[in-house]
Amino acid sequence: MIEIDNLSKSFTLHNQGGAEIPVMAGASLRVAAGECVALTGASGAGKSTLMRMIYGNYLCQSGSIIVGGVDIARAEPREILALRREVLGYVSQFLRVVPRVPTLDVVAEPLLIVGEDESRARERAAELLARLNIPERLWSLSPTTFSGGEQQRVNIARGFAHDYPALLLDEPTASLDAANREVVMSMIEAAKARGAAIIGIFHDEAARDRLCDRVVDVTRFVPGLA
Ligand SMILES: Nc1ncnc2c1ncn2[C@@H]1O[C@H](COP(=O)(O)OP(=O)(O)OP(=O)(O)O)[C@@H](O)[C@H]1O
Repeated sequence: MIEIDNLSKSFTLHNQGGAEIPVMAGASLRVAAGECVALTGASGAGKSTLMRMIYGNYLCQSGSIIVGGVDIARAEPREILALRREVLGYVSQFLRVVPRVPTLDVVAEPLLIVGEDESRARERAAELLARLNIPERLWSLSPTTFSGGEQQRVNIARGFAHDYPALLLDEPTASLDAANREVVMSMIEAAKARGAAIIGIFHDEAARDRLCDRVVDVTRFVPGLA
């Protein structure tokens, strides 16, 4: 489902004389449907950079990233946007939303975008918010004033609203209490069971051990260290 081959990436620091900083070389990784792979490696090794390349936020210098048959390394912006709507979900660490949009709509939006009927989309959003213990009195409010943990749960509800065939998860259990952490872990297990291919960054080692089939240390993709 996710096939990464021989990927390399360097950053050009335009404000520092155009210095070229190679951060990744020869990165290859395959994730099958129903599999969850954890990216590990010390801080600065390149976990977030790799996730951002897979999501199409960062360009890569060479190599390919094939998700759902599309090579993200070569795709046009509109192809990447279509892939993000239908195939590739991303739960980042922080919720970014348009101010004043009610929480229920924030969660229902990914379903409406793929053409789900409005009442069913709202029903599914309500079900996810209830499951993640967001009190119903908050559903009509914008999540911008919510606590860190509440925002993270809204973010997870939104990221799991549509059944994406591929999912990127950046620290999905960080800043959650034990009960909500358990809910999120069971949602990830259910996503695997329905066949989602998942790549995640999990500093929560117990969650990583329970959820992940494999661990890939990205240090081996750092140029000069291979
Ligand atoms: N936009 C950028 N411009 C220049 N260098 C960058 C940029 N983003 C990341 N880097 C560099 O790329 C390397 C990898 O960073 P990255 O954030 O991917 O590491 P990480 O493994 O996710 O770290 P952490 O666990 O601390 O989040 C670092 O040396 C970092 O300085």
